[in-house]
Amino acid sequence: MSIIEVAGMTRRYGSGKSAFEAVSGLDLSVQEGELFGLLGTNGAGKTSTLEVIQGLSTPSEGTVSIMGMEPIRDRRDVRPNLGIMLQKGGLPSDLTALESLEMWAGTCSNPLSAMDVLGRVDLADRAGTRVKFLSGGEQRRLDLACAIIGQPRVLFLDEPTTGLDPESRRNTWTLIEELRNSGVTIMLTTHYLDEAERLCDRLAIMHKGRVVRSGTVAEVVGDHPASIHLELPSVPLPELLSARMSIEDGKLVVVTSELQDTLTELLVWAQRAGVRIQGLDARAASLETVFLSIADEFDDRREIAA
Ligand SMILES: Nc1ncnc2c1ncn2[C@@H]1O[C@H](COP(=O)(O)OP(=O)(O)OP(=O)(O)O)[C@@H](O)[C@H]1O
Repeated sequence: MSIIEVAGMTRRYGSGKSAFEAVSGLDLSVQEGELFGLLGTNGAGKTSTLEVIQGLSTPSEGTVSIMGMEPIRDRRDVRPNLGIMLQKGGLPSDLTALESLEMWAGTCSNPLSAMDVLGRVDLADRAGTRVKFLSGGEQRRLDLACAIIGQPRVLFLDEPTTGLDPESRRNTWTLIEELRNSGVTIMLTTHYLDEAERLCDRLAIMHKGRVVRSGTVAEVVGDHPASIHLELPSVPLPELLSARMSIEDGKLVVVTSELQDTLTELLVWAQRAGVRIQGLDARAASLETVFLSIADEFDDRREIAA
């Protein structure tokens, strides 16, 4: 069952000749209990999309439904079910971590114990520290604590692990997975592709306001060719079946949709020709290679005049 449904959603900023379309005709659906990732280049429109779904801004065109309701019209019924972690938290800097969280809990209808939640984000020992003295990563974890203390049915996490050290990132991933396993629907934006690969049930990659790839990680990566890099051999390479060759930065790059076959052909040729291949690096596609190829593929821009 879809818990979030976005159809033909456009988000424009400004008006007239200076109008800027940050999101263009977006269609998206998130299933209940799913962890859905929204990825994309800087300025792709991820935060703008989340803001419309959360009811923080109005779509210029199209419709958005969350839990079967309209985020702005039905705000009173929608809001208590949402947990929102924005890119930048706005907690009063003079309160302690515990006071901030308790204050936040006071706005929720069914909050968990603030001390328990501080424990879940590994901040129990910082409970008495003023927010302004918390490190950047600790403040990020306090923002996460605020987002989850109300036991939300739908949780929005906008770059939740930015600025966290590797151990804190992993602990946060475990917490996010626990929340998902307990049935919370999670929408996450991130620039860390390893984070998306580890966490997301499904994801959409946005570029310049549009979704350009979507599906499970395996589906998104599956359509993408693999690549083999090697030093230019002393003898010219023969044509390889189902492969394209080019020279990049003085290295030979073979792009293929049949990695195993092409690699076998290459190695058999090298052995027969008595060629020693240097610097061989064969890689199946990853989310990173897909991501990096997107800017090359979709380089149009939309300046609009209303
Ligand atoms: N209030 C605003 N007025 C004008 N333009 C805006 C406004 N908010 C966002 N934009 C523009 O809309 C585009 C999309 O911004 P958005 O913050 O949604 O991108 P994003 O994908 O979240 O980016 P990032 O990964 O950098 O956080 C950007 O080009 C941004 O400059």
